Amino acid sequence: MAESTLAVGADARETLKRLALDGALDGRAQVSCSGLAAHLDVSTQTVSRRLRELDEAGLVDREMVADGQLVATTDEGRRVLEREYADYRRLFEAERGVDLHGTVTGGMGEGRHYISLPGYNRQFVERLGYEPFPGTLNVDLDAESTRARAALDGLEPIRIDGWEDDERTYGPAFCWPATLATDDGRHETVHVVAPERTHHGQDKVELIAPDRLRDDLDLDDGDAVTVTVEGQ
Ligand SMILES: Cc1cc2nc3c(=O)[nH]c(=O)nc-3n(C[C@H](O)[C@H](O)[C@H](O)COP(=O)(O)O)c2cc1C
Ligand SMILES: Nc1ccn([C@@H]2O[C@H](COP(=O)(O)OP(=O)(O)O)[C@@H](O)[C@H]2O)c(=O)n1
Ligand SMILES: [Mg+2]
Repeated sequence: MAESTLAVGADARETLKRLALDGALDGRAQVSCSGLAAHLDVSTQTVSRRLRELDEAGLVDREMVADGQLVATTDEGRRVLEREYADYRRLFEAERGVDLHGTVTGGMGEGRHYISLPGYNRQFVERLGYEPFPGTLNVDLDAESTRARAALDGLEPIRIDGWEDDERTYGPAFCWPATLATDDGRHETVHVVAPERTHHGQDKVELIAPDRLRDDLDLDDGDAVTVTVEGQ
């Protein structure tokens, strides 16, 4: 079914959203074609056709009952709405800034190597205004923040260019100024660093700072932190 939803049209999305507002995301929403038609400002025939098409595309499950139909959003239908939601987040949260919640975690010990390379280090000094402590503090984001980090794409980054030496090429990275807060304190001069080539998924962010953040904020693995990236 996945292919059929790649090209979900505006009408289908609008109908899916209306059904979700009527309760179809949480279970079966009882809908009547005439009620839905009034909300969507289309004819009842159009509503019947849209519901049939959503059903055929695998975006909803339906059961006919005496006075209407019971409609439930499928997992695939939910994903269509979630993609829409991610777009709106990107549009509006970027203005307000992004709060990312997670816990401190260890990584593969590679951050130290990359941050220390002269080809990156020179650019950090020029573009961030400090020489970073050699390493990246890794933060394991919770599920909500893993989704929310998409809003970073809407904020203008500080670009660190890719470069090469005799042996290999090194990829570019994006940085965003941020603050790091715990229950007990905060550190203002921090940057989120997102290397284009990375072993980490969307559920991790890496932070750089002039200082060793574990010492400054007395951090251990598992400690809860909030990374705030200011809006523009
Ligand atoms: C500024 C910067 C540039 C990076 N460039 C590369 C790269 O060119 N190729 C690559 O495989 N990994 C690159 N990495 C990513 C590391 O391999 C790795 O994904 C990550 O930084 C590991 O962090 P950890 O050891 O803290 O878990 C880069 C990392 C940073 C911080
Ligand atoms: N500004 C920074 C950067 C790294 N670190 C820590 O310094 C160590 C070295 O960083 P790293 O990126 O090489 O190591 P891992 O994140 O892979 O564990 C790790 O323990 C990081 O959490 C820090 O406390 N403050
Ligand atoms: Mg690291």
